[in-house]
Amino acid sequence: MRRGEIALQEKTRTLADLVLRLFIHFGDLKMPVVRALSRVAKQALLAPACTCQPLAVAVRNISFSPRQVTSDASFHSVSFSETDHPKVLITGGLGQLGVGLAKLLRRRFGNNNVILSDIRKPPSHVFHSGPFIYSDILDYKNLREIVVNNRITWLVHYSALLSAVGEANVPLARAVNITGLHNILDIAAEHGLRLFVPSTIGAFGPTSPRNPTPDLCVQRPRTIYGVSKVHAELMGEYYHHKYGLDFRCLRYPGIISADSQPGGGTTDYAVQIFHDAVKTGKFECNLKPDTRLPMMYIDDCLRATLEVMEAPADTLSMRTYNINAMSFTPEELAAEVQKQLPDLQVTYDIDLVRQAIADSWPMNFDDDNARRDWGWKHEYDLPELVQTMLNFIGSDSRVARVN
Ligand SMILES: NC(=O)C1=CN([C@@H]2O[C@H](COP(=O)(O)OP(=O)(O)OC[C@H]3O[C@@H](n4cnc5c(N)ncnc54)[C@H](O)[C@@H]3O)[C@@H](O)[C@H]2O)C=CC1
Ligand SMILES: CC(=O)[C@H](N)C(=O)O
Repeated sequence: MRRGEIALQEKTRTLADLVLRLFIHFGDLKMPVVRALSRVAKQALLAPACTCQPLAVAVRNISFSPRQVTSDASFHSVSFSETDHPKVLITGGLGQLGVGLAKLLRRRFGNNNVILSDIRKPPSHVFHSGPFIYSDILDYKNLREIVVNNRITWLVHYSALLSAVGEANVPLARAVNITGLHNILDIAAEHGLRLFVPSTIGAFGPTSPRNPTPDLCVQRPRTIYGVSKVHAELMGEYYHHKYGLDFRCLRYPGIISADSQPGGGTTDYAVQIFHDAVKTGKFECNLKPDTRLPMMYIDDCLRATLEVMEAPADTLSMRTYNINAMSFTPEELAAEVQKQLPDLQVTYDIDLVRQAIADSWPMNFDDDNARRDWGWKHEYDLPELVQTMLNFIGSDSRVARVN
């Protein structure tokens, strides 16, 4: 299929889907706006690929309020008081963070109240530990079906392409991180969900203040990942103000975890060093030794996510917060690891793409607002992080050797 035809097909699907949504919510085609839309959709379906311009104009001109639609739709009105606990859906749940978050939320809300989803096949321990469902965030109808059938009240949107893989595949990153987010926002607004979307230190760029980086400042990132995350922050806040969407967003630092692998970011080296140190005693770093970036241990990150989701709305003076724990360079991390494993040898082979990204990101994060508004407090600094990672990976590899 040619590019123009694919674009037309996508636009047609978007419009047809919008018509369907209005159709469902208003019951029939008596309303003039729905009738007009249905006519445009029919024309678009019949028109050749090169005449897609009027369709794009029609979609942009629609005045559409997901919030109003929701309040009119009685069959969607899942009230929080019907159950003691939220019913949570996590998208992109098989990445570095989702499985850990599901574990934390299931401990708090009950196993069956937290559904993990992804487009990948879950490993058997994940599949057997609680509800798992296939969900492609680019498939709006599938998402809506999952939310409705499972009476979802909280949505944690983790699907994304991270900074390095995003630069390697910009069209896919744009689709997943931007088009996918639009689906999520519409679903969340229409069904009155509380929505968490993580942002990142990568939402800042070379013209932002880097040491420290406050919540509100210039944001001109130079990666598709960063651009998509600024877009997510702004769209979420816009939906909050315009439609009352309960949007909550934390800008995570680079996250370090022992039992899950990072998905192709710039901060991945800070996870890999522990595995290589334990397994081979050698580590080749792809960032320069003095590259300083904000980092956080996964337990702090997941706890922050739960805490901001549970925070009473009136404590949130903002909807997007920086959160911080520690900040270090590869040589400082290596030195801390060498206190436990003195024989570790570290060499440097710089990845130019990752280095350029890291050089444009914050060195230190200012998270005073999160600490003041909802009591954010990290527990892991560099020494505790290193000790915990080595204990975990060390014991894991000892178990592997015994078996
Ligand atoms: N891990 C980190 O250091 C940081 C992560 N974040 C954010 O936290 C979130 C989760 O991060 P990770 O778990 O590290 O990401 P990850 O890259 O490890 O996992 C992302 C998941 O999204 C899934 N996915 C891709 N396309 C999809 C689609 N069309 N539909 C549904 N799922 C799809 C992938 O299969 C993957 O399992 C992301 O939004 C990321 O931007 C933010 C800052 C730091
Ligand atoms: C900091 C992030 O958002 C992520 N780990 C990446 O490096 O892309």
